Amino acid sequence: MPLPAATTLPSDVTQLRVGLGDRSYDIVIGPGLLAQAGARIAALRPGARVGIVTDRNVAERHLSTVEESLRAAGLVPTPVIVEPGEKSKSFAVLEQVLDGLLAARIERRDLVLALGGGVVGDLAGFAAAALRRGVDFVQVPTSLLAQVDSSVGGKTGINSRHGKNLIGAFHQPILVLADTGVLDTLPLREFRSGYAEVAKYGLIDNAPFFTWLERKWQDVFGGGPARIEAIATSCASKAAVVSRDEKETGDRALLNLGHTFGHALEAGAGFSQRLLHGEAVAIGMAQAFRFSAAQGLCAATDAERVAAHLKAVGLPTRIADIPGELPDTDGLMDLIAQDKKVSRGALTFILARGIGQSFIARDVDPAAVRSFLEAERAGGAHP
Ligand SMILES: NC(=O)c1ccc[n+]([C@@H]2O[C@H](COP(=O)([O-])OP(=O)(O)OC[C@H]3O[C@@H](n4cnc5c(N)ncnc54)[C@H](O)[C@@H]3O)[C@@H](O)[C@H]2O)c1
Ligand SMILES: O=C(O)C(=O)C[C@@H](O)[C@H](O)[C@H](O)COP(=O)(O)O
Ligand SMILES: [Zn+2]
Repeated sequence: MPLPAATTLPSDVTQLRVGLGDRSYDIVIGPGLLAQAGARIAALRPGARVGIVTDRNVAERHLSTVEESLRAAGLVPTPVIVEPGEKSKSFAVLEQVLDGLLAARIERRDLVLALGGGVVGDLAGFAAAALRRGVDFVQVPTSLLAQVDSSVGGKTGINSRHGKNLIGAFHQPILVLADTGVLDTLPLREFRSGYAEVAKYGLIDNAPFFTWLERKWQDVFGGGPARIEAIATSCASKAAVVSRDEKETGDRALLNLGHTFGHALEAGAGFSQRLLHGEAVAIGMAQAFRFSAAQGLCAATDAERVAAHLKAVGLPTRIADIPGELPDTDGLMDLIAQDKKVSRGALTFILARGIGQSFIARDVDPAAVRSFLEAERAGGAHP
């Protein structure tokens, strides 16, 4: 796919643009950006009040840098702090966030700033979409996952007991500031989880990137230029897809590789710490490739290569890798039936003809999915 040209600015900062007409915005990637947040945001909304939505972990480590930077630039910050974890993508916490933003008198010309991982980004973005029928928001992603995926593209929302991300809105940010320095405080398990979404871009349509990751993943985990390159390549891929299909009427669904199985497993595990989003996506991607191989669409060796790389970095690749109880196969099929790509009951999966050759498969036979899941749970006759 044609990727947006990346501009490398002085001091290791890379800038990309998400082209969406009058809702276009920049993604700025590099170290030290939290301290520049005030100046960069004041250039867009001088004097604004800024409701900073963040979680407790991120607040402890990074909130004061952002607040100081905003104040120094003449902005007026008010923090709204939620508990960390997927359970915060709920109606109860959404209400708490909206209350906090209203109490801070965030008006239509003010801003919401999401400071955190994908949970905070999805929650704060949805709150911004709903507050006074829509206020602008800035994404300041602090997890690898949020820097390579969730901060870009405007999907916002919360979970339901019926499934993952079932309530939400498309609401694009006006700016994304990805400070790569903050990843130094991210726990390894969370870094790995975000890495699954990095590998996803290679598996979708960029085989050379996947091969590069197979060689360089330790450098990506170690920090430095390889990490920034992986983040910039991921953001360029996502920006290109979002620019041509903002609301997922076509190609954008490719970004859902691994998510049909993955979301069902996440919901099945109760949106708990037992299974992080990226871990679910890693299992889901390995399954999408194994299912593709079982259907004769892709070589079994490609499915093996995908699983081998995910395992090498320490990610799970099988249902058996999830600790604790899960729903039975019918329960998982019920969760899959709630996937947002389902149309009039017909299942859509992202399948693959090979590494970097993913495609949207509509009207996938539920019986084939069911027997695949049964085999997977039994240990699997698949590669
Ligand atoms: N909107 C989208 O397009 C999109 C894309 C991918 C994923 N998502 C969503 O993103 C969520 C997962 O995001 P996530 O993996 O970032 O999870 P998360 O937001 O729960 O963050 C992971 C954990 O790391 C902590 N953390 C974050 N940054 C830190 C830092 N710099 N230092 C120390 N701790 C830090 C958080 O407090 C949390 O405990 C899921 O809900 C998923 O559905 C959305
Ligand atoms: O941005 C997208 O489009 C994606 O599908 C990215 C995914 O990584 C992300 O998890 C997204 O939230 C899933 O979308 P959903 O529509 O299936 O909820
Ligand atoms: Zn995802």
